[in-house]
Amino acid sequence: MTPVRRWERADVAAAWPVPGAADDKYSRGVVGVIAGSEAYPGAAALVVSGAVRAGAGMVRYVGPERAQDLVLAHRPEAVIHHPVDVAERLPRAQAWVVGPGVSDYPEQDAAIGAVVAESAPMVVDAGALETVARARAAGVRAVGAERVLLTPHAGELVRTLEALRHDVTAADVERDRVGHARLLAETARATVLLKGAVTLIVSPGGATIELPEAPAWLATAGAGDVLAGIAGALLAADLTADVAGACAAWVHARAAERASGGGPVAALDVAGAAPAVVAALLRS
Ligand SMILES: NC(=O)C1=CN([C@@H]2O[C@H](COP(=O)(O)OP(=O)(O)OC[C@H]3O[C@@H](n4cnc5c(N)ncnc54)[C@H](O)[C@@H]3O)[C@@H](O)[C@H]2O)[C@@H](O)CC1
Ligand SMILES: Nc1ncnc2c1ncn2[C@@H]1O[C@H](COP(=O)(O)OP(=O)(O)O)[C@@H](O)[C@H]1O
Repeated sequence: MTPVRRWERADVAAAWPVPGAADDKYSRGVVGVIAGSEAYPGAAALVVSGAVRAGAGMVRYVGPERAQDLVLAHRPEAVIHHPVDVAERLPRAQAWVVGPGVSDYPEQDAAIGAVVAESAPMVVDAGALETVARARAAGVRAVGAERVLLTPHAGELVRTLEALRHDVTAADVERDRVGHARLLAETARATVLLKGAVTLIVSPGGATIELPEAPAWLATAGAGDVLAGIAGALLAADLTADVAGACAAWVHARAAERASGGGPVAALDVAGAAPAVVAALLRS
């Protein structure tokens, strides 16, 4: 059993990237987002909002037109790219977020394939988990485990492990969350962030990081998409996948607390509360 490290406010404050006078939008970190679909356009706006609100220097968005329009309506800062162009020639980004809300769009899948084939750091969620985990398990690993963050919820962890030919059930995962997150990390050679009331981060051969319990109001549709965007901004600012994931989950939970004020919270409001949480963190 590897030791479990609890991730606290001081850990986040020490690692959170702060721009200096010599920085520009590129040096602060460009995040590419391949997310959203005709069926789930909202996921695109939520990921992009998470990345922008967490302080990305620039966010590039890649997806279908319906989702492009929604992204621009919420975040006019985003720079839009067509999936076909991205599959042919990947625009420069220090990190990518791939998978939230993707569905039935081969050109977008090809763009995700182009990211996987490059040595690009990435956050992988939802619809891209199985493909990316399978590719990495088969040896397609241009980038190391310390720069790849897989972010499944418990249901997605079961599905992804099944895709890697591990026979597991939801009950197995519930019984041993750390063990199954580690099984995925070792098989896919990637850092794994397992979402839940208590979020865990496991890197192959490394320690397990445990976050303080998040407010249960955070269990709301789209909250995971916002988390992926925040983690992408941190990965693009050059944090390692475990630290990026841990800091993202900490700020995400505190932003939920702030936006909720003890009551219900909407995912987009979690993204909206992130800047004030970071400002308070850096003051403390
Ligand atoms: N506004 C939007 O456009 C939204 C889009 N979303 C996207 O919708 C797609 C489907 O995602 P879903 O997660 O809803 O559905 P999935 O089909 O990925 O997962 C549903 C299955 O997993 C199980 N499951 C779900 N969450 C679980 C948890 N936390 N613990 C244990 N088991 C769990 C359920 O029992 C069910 O069997 C994804 O691509 C996702 O990114 C969601 O993020 C919601 C918001
Ligand atoms: N009971 C809970 N208490 C606190 N936080 C939770 C709870 N359940 C889920 N969460 C958090 O809510 C978010 C849900 O993400 P996810 O399951 O990916 O939803 P979606 O796909 O709709 O975005 C994650 O950050 C997870 O850690």
